[in-house]
Amino acid sequence: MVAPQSSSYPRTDFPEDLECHPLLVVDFAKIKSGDEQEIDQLYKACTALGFFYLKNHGVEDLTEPMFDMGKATFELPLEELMPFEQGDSGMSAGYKRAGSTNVDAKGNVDTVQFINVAKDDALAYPEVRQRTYPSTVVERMDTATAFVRKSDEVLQTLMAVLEVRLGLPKGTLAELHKEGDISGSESRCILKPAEGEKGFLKEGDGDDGNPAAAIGAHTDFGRPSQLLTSHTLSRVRAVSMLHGRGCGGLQVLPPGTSKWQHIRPLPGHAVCNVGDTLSVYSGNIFKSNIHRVVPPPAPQNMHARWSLVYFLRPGYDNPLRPLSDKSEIIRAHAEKDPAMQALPKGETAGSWFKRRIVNQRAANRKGPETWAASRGTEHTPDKA
Ligand SMILES: O=C(O)CCC(=O)C(=O)O
Ligand SMILES: [Fe+2]
Repeated sequence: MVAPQSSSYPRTDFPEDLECHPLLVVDFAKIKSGDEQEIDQLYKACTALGFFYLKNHGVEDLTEPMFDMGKATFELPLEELMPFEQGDSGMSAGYKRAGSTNVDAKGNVDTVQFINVAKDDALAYPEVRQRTYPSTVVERMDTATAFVRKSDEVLQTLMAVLEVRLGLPKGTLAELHKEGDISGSESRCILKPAEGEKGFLKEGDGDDGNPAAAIGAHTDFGRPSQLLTSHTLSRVRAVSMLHGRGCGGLQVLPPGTSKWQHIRPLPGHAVCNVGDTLSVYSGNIFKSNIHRVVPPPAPQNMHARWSLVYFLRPGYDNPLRPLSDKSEIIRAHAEKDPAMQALPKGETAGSWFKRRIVNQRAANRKGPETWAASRGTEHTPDKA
């Protein structure tokens, strides 16, 4: 008989002996004080896997109130939540019910719920800039506002030191992510309920004999044959920050390998990663690595999995292309980079983002090609 497990968070039962992919640790306090060695470490992480742990970020006290908001929201009856669902036309803000997006070409669906609050709405409240939210969010909008503001500040600070290394004029990245410009920036509280709990969905059968993912692999900018061997670009974000509440299940596919590896949850450390827009702006000097979410390893799989993310994304109207006209370093890199050369012309951060979301929605699926379109691979030169 398995001993009863405590269901308290943060969880401390991630298996110690499980092989995990190591990440560099970046100390935000040192970055803020201009420590060059720490900035080197950050730069190195962004050019290698594009994932790193961030400590001393100052968001620590703002995460549990966000999980409370998520809990209250996910406890609402589905009929109260559905008016606030993302819908199938490309909006990310709002409630995402489990099973509404595809996780693979086969058509398996995700098993997690989201409550996404747009930066635009959180910072302008009570003005509605993108959409309205369930009562559980409205009653706690000050919580969301504080979380969004602080997280945005942290990620903007990271970008401000990184842009110097890229040879960009001061403030270039801030201008692309400025408050007031409508964007896909948002907070996201994620719940994968435990078996038997409200809203639980079981993962389907994956292509490879293993269960399908809970959140599908984000794999852009690589032909399927390339995916296992090269860096590919993932979700449309500049950079994001994840608080795992001690729950495992996040995996990365390290470049040049074909084995998914867990990221170990570390107390007090957020997991940050570069997304595809920052990767594109940098001319692919910064990498945006494929990742996915699977049920956490035992014994954590007996409990609900919680996570909380802040995504910093560029204003919708900004073109999505390397900032070659602003930096010689970026120009030289982008010129030689096949993924940058293959970028579709004329895309904006907004058009790119919406297309990805639309094609990920299960209701919009026509076949495996819809999944491919949601990955961002459809422009690649030799794709049929
Ligand atoms: O829940 C997690 O660990 C990661 C979530 C994620 O990758 C996403 O929402 O884009
Ligand atoms: Fe992600």
